[in-house]
Amino acid sequence: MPARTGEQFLKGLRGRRDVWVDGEKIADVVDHPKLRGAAHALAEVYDLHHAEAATCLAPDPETGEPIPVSHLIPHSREDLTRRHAALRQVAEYSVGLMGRTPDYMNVTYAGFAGRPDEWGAHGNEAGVDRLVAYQKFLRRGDVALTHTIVQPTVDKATGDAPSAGNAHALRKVGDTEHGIVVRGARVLATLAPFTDEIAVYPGAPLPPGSEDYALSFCIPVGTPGLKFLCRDSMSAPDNRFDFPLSGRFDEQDAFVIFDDVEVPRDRLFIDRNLAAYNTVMTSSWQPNIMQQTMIRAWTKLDFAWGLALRMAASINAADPETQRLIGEIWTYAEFTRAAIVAAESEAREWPSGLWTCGVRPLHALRATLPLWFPRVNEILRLIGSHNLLAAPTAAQLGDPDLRPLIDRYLPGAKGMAAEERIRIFRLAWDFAGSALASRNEQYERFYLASSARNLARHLQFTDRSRADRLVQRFLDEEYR
Ligand SMILES: Cc1cc2nc3c(=O)[nH]c(=O)nc-3n(C[C@H](O)[C@H](O)[C@H](O)COP(=O)(O)OP(=O)(O)OC[C@H]3O[C@@H](n4cnc5c(N)ncnc54)[C@H](O)[C@@H]3O)c2cc1C
Repeated sequence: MPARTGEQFLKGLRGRRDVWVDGEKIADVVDHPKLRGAAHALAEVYDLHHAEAATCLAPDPETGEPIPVSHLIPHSREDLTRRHAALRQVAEYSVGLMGRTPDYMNVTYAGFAGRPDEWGAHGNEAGVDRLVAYQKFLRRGDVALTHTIVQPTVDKATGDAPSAGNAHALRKVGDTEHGIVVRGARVLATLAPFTDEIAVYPGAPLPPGSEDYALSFCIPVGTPGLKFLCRDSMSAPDNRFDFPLSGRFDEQDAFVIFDDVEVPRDRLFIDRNLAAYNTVMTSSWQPNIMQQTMIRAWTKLDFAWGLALRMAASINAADPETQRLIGEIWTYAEFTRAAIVAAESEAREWPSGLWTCGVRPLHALRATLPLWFPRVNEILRLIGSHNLLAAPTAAQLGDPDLRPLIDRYLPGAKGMAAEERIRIFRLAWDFAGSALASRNEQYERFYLASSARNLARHLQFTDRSRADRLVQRFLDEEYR
């Protein structure tokens, strides 16, 4: 099957699934008022692939059918360049607000299937064969995946990884004729209501004795026993004037409970294999997936910079402090762009023939962006000041009595019409101040682990030899 259309994607969402939002079990995720905005936005992402086929689609290596470029396993630097263009096209659709458009998981599984040497090590030959077959299924069906890799936090003193006896974390509890049974919970499946399948793969490494937790698999979201408890909806009514972003880009996040769920054997990629579990995420996953995440982040930062410029222009805020604040956002966007360029120019081949970006600049971004994004929101709110809240709604503008008064009292500087000024500030509030903006800030702080954690483990992803040599010279100098 070639790349799906938006209509085909929405049809796939109409099947059975146990999804709760705001205390309500949702029967139809496509048309429910709290979900329909994002469902239809994602359908537009699928249609975008066809509208921009030259950038977003490429022939499947085996069937020749056009499939999304994000499903392809990169085998050269040129493949990464082509993937960059496709990822950028998708990121621009939601100006980077949807972090987990399906390309995120397409890239992840292309990266996994591109490393059979790693997934098949430690006696996991059967697991890797199933994984490679699954990735073919994924790309040929253009299936949308959510994922959950983090164990629930109950007591931080016990560490990140569950050890034997942990009754909260997802684990294997039995074998069946056709597969295994799993029980427990995981956080936090973004996009869950809008996907066809859920992926479970390793997060933090596991200690000896925790084999039951060493699992990786993919199953349909409608599998009996799977329950998705979504966070409070931050989706606003679909009114492009009042809520240009939160009316359609609330991608949702769900706490996932596996209440004795059967996983068929052909969907099981790691089954109680601790060594495999602790290996597969340690090398090429990071630079592979971070090409997607950082192109998205760069897009969002460029958008924020553009918003800041428009806000300042609309009230003619030409003072040095405002210009300095806008320049600060620009530096974040430019550093992000430069790190992507550096990572792509340092691209490398792995033993299996998979190509990824270089990891070092991307890991530095991963550790720093969680600090930059909250600052960007702060800057937008500083520049916007009260103007962010003096921005009437479409209904107020449509009121024949109010409209002339709004036009008279709320124009922008240098002849800007009130309507244009209002649209700019409503857009900025939706980006930096709305309920969805608050969720998005939380996303940026944590979606690739906290800044604190990433800074602390920077030595895993770099080469300290030059830094050591520069210091050693002084320690070795003769003195008297
Ligand atoms: C909006 C959102 C969407 C998400 N989507 C997904 C998803 O789709 N799939 C998925 O699998 N996961 C998802 N996650 C979960 C995400 O992966 C985790 O939130 C992330 O790994 C951080 O988890 P943590 O609580 O362990 O953070 P920590 O790293 O523990 O950070 C929490 C705080 O603890 C402190 N801290 C820092 N380092 C340490 C340390 N070494 N030990 C203890 N405390 C420390 C810091 O002050 C930090 O702010 C999402 C999270 C959010 C917020």
